[in-house]
Amino acid sequence: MSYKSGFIAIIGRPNVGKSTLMNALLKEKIAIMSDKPNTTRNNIAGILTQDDAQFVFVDTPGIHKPQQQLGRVLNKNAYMAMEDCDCITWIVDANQSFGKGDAFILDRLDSMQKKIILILNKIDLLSKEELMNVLISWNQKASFHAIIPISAKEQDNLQELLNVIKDILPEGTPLYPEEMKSDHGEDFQITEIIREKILFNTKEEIPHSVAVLLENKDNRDNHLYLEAVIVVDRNSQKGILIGKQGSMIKKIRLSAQKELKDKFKCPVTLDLYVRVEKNWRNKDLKIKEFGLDEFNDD
Ligand SMILES: Nc1nc2c(ncn2[C@@H]2O[C@H](COP(=O)(O)OP(=O)(O)OP(=O)(O)O)[C@@H](O)[C@H]2O)c(=O)[nH]1
Repeated sequence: MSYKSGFIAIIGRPNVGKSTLMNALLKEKIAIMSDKPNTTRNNIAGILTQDDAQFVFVDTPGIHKPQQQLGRVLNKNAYMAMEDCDCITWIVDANQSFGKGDAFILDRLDSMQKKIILILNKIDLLSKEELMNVLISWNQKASFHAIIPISAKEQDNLQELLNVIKDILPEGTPLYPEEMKSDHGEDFQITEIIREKILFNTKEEIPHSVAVLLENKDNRDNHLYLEAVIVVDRNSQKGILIGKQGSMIKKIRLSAQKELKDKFKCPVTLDLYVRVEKNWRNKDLKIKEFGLDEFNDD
């Protein structure tokens, strides 16, 4: 049997479950998840190696109509990932009807000569009959290479999805070492865990305006000491993040610290600071400094 390997872009509107799917496929937490749109900012490659194939998944920031410079960079990252890959998986929420956002993506996909697999996610929330109607309706929208209904959360039908992807991938050797699961380093994973705890604990006004920078990392006698700065763009957000008598920042710090301790299997001391950088989302230099511009080449 020949070996297959290649890049698979996971695209879709915000909040459809792209990160949940990737984490389920890789059986490990690679991308952070939350119920707030646009959690994913970087193109995270998750790597799944099997006996006869290697799948390199590129998770893309949710595609949406850009409103600010950061939004435009996020969209661009998603398009670059689509152009460079061997196969595109477009994931939609099977519970939502076809909308303007989908038409926007479909239009973009039409111009690319790529095989597209449509993934209907969250089918755990649908009856068999409802699912059948959704399948029929999507089938009429475009000629997809395949339409695969799944539940990323319940890990339902994921093997079938992998089989269909494998069929499309070109023959070749592994692209990354077998034991590698992500091309992102430890520092990135640390800041993502902290960002996840911020998103989880705060309300609507925080998510889009937060960046986390790791300022210090020191391992002494198998004890990890970490210092990170949370950057927001308004004083009011700093207040929310710190909370009454520091209660919010403490909550974020302790939950991140616990997860980091489990991840690195050693004691961890995490210090967090909050800094205000007015309007950073509209400044190219800042977006670069915070590592959100990977594929922004203009
Ligand atoms: N019921 C159900 N919920 C799901 C499923 N997959 C994802 N979710 C939920 O949908 C929400 C969004 O999931 P994410 O994986 O963060 O979505 P995303 O597409 O990566 O979001 P962005 O990073 O904003 O682009 C979370 O609350 C998930 O738990 C599923 O199969 N069934």
